[in-house]
Amino acid sequence: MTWIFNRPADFAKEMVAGFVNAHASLVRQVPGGVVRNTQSRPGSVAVVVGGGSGHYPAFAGLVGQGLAHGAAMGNLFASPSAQQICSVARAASNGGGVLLAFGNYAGDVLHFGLACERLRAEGIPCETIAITDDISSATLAEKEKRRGVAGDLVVFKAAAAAAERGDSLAEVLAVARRANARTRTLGLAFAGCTLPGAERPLFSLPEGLMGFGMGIHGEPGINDLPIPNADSLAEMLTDALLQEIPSEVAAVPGARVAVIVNGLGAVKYEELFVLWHYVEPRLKAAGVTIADVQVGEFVTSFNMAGLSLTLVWLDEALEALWLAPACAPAFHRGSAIVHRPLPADRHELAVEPTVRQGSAASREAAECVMHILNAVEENILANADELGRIDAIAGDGDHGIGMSRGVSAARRAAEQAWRQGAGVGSLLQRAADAWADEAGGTSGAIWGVILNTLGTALGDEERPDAKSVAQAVAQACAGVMAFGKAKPGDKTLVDVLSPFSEALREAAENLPLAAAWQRAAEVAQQSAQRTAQLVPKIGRARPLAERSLGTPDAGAVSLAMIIVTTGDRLQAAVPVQQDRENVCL
Ligand SMILES: Nc1ncnc2c1ncn2[C@@H]1O[C@H](COP(=O)(O)OP(=O)(O)O)[C@@H](O)[C@H]1O
Ligand SMILES: O=C(COP(=O)(O)O)[C@@H](O)CO
Repeated sequence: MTWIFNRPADFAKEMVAGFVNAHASLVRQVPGGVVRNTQSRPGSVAVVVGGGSGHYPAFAGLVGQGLAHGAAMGNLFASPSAQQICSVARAASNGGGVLLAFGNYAGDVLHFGLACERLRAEGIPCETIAITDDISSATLAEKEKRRGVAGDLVVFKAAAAAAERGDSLAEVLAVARRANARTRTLGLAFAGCTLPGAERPLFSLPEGLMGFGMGIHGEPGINDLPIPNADSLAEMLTDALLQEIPSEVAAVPGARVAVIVNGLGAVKYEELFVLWHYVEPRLKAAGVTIADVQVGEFVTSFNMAGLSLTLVWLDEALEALWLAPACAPAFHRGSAIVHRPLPADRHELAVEPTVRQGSAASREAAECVMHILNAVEENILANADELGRIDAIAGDGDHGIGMSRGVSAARRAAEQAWRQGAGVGSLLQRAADAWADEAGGTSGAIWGVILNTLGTALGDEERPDAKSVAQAVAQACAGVMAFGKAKPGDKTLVDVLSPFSEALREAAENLPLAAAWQRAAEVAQQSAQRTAQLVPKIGRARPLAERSLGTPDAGAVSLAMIIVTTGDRLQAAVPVQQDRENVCL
């Protein structure tokens, strides 16, 4: 249950505003997130972190001297968009390049990767690190698939301390990689979190059981086990973590570790102290020297009842960086930091570029696309709860929310572009940027690619017809696969987009657009249903993937809905006397 909110959709925005106001001496709001409100050393590397909201103090509470230079903040449990990340990175940049650091989640990887490319193209040296400390989310052999959880703090802190002492971008990246390689976390949940406005928790556990290995968005764990007493719980967590010693550590006896006992939202500090009381002797018994311990909330899962234990296997350099002073709203260490406020005029807002004018034929098509977007928005909003329900079975349950935010933003941007004289290509590109920017998350990034590619292919001059639209859809499909790396059979929306594209190409050989689209839409619907038989091989639903067997992929279902609605609109627009292909497309 969440008690304090107005409109659920405004929750993240209002939370950031309140947070910045409460910590104005340390942080400042910029479009897309927050940056330090204190001066950093000119020429130094900026460490820009980020991810979805709902994990406080990750990510904004970890911005401040000795810690991150800025945080890009997405909506609840959805990655920020590339546009947000670029905006924060530009504001945080000190001239020494930018390291983008984030947890290894599909949407984050896509958006931060895109942001990195854009920043480099603007002349800002940039690198990325995706943090992978959660040992329950994949085997050691597939460490690069693991999620980032409380270990985020370790990587942020080490990288930022290296930046603070004047390391180059390559050196800061090397420190971040070393910190990531030496950090291991294991978490568990007793009860699910309930996002603002939701009627029930994202997931629940059977009475008396805990989800051992559960992720910070309710991703399935290793096993549901009876809840033991504190001593046994400490044993389960320490034993599991001591079974996976990083290869860099020569021997456990004598090794120095930093420990984080992290509450995930609803577990009390008092309970965490009780757990630590039992963890500490077990680590000592293994011969480990405890160089530092942090007990509290560092990376949470909204109001989920759960906790995690992190071991950081230190070397001399890492220990110095971990123990270096820091002063952020939610993390303090040492007292030797001098604050020099940032001048008030440091950040200026970007000016919106003017829209390219379309030919008369392209404007007609643009108008038709606007009608389609209106109908699609209506349909997605009406089905948002159902999409969320499907996504919650093996994902994080936010697909309906993300799609609603994205499609509404796209529709608004398209209307504005239309009023400014856009052709169909520019209108779709504006809609693409708005969708990716507002929705964030994996599907936001993917829909940004789909609409952007369609827009580029259709352009602002020609009247689209069946063949050119089929070609544009094929390009969008190739673009999505190149960008997101999903293949047919991985249980994503590619399992609809690819057969739909193929069917449209075939039908467009001898049918006008509306009829060809309708025929291919049937294939899309069947393909979406068929994803129920697949197990996810990519993204958040991958661990314990069998749970999603029997349920279709949420992104595949929403794509099929959009395709069907588009087909209906195209059909409705066909004149009775078909003397030309179609009135609008
Ligand atoms: N690599 C990928 N390529 C294409 N589509 C993907 C990929 N990963 C996930 N998806 C699609 O995104 C959908 C999830 O979107 P959404 O719930 O909005 O994002 P998130 O998982 O970031 O919360 C999935 O159902 C799947 O169809
Ligand atoms: O939810 C988050 C990112 O998830 P995506 O599925 O990648 O959008 C975020 O909370 C963690 O950064």
